[in-house]
Amino acid sequence: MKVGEQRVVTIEKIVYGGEGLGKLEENMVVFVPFSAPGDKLRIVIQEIKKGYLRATLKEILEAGKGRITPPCPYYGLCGGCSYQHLDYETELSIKEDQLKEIFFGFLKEYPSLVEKIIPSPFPYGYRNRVSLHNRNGRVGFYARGSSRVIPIKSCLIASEQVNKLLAKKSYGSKNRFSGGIKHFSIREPSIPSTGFYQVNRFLLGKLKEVVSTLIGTDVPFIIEGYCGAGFFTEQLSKNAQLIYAIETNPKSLEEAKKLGLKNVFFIEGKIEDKIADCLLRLGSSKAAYLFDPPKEGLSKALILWLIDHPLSKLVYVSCNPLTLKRDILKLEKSYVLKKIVPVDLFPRTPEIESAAVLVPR
Ligand SMILES: C[S@@+](CC[C@H](N)C(=O)[O-])C[C@H]1O[C@@H](n2cnc3c(N)ncnc32)[C@H](O)[C@@H]1O
Repeated sequence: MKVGEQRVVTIEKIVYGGEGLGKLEENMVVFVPFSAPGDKLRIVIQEIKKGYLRATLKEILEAGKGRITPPCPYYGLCGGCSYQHLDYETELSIKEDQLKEIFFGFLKEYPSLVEKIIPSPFPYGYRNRVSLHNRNGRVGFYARGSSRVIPIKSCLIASEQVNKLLAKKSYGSKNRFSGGIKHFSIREPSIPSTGFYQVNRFLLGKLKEVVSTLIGTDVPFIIEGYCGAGFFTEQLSKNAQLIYAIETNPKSLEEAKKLGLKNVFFIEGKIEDKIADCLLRLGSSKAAYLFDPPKEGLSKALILWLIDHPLSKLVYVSCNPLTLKRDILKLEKSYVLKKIVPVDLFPRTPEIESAAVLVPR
């Protein structure tokens, strides 16, 4: 087999990350971007790795399930979206299947562990912020698989408001960005101007509702790590007696404090450094942990601490099912995984958001 060689392959499934998986006659696995389940494709081998190949799509011989014409002119060039060539129903079932595959080992005991994915009411126009890059006055998104910048006029997954601002920023003030690479974000005025904020404007309420239902009404105390600008805290404070909410970003905490929540202590610092003191001050195990870490997941130190100090519930919100699984496998020493609720916060992209519920063993 050589790079540049053409082959015909049938795509068995779409794996986490968005690429199709097929097998060649010699039982060699090949990954093909922009494919659909069941596609019969002519492909061109691009990379030969140990145990698998990467290829590009040359010709669709038989179209698989859910194929449509991608609406965005930048699709395939821009690194953001991976599923615009599929209808939304197919994307949702692919994402649900990917989660089931990642958590396969748990399904024997709990076949219904992964709940039905909660869809976005609209798969386009949902992003309330976008991150842009500038390289010598070329302003846009990173190209697929590289840090080359693709200048863009508008983004189909961004809201109308963001696109209006984008048009002004990227093409109206080119000189502001001349020089080396710079990164900046364009945000709707309704969300904080810095720090993390959930991106899907259609699912903000639903996501809060999901997490607050998972926490339940029977735990009076909550220790919330990675609270950001208090997105979940505000909702949870309606039922809880007392919440300790911990966050490293002072700007996000400034926003959180503006919410004026009387039963919440917002604490600046790393969860790893603050959690022991919070638990001591609570003095009760009738409490829940809520964590919503960045995609890297929980630190080893925090996991070790949680294993030794279980509370009546642990809800873990994650935008990366691989680190979620990695952390749950370690937490299993003291906890049992009960449920995973996927929420499609990032339609058309390969990202999957989900919330997992664990209880003490
Ligand atoms: C995925 S965001 C979640 C924010 C918030 N829960 C929300 O829904 O808007 C993760 C947050 O964790 C914060 N963070 C990162 N590492 C942290 C740590 N070790 N301890 C506390 N907060 C941390 C980041 O600043 C960021 O605001």
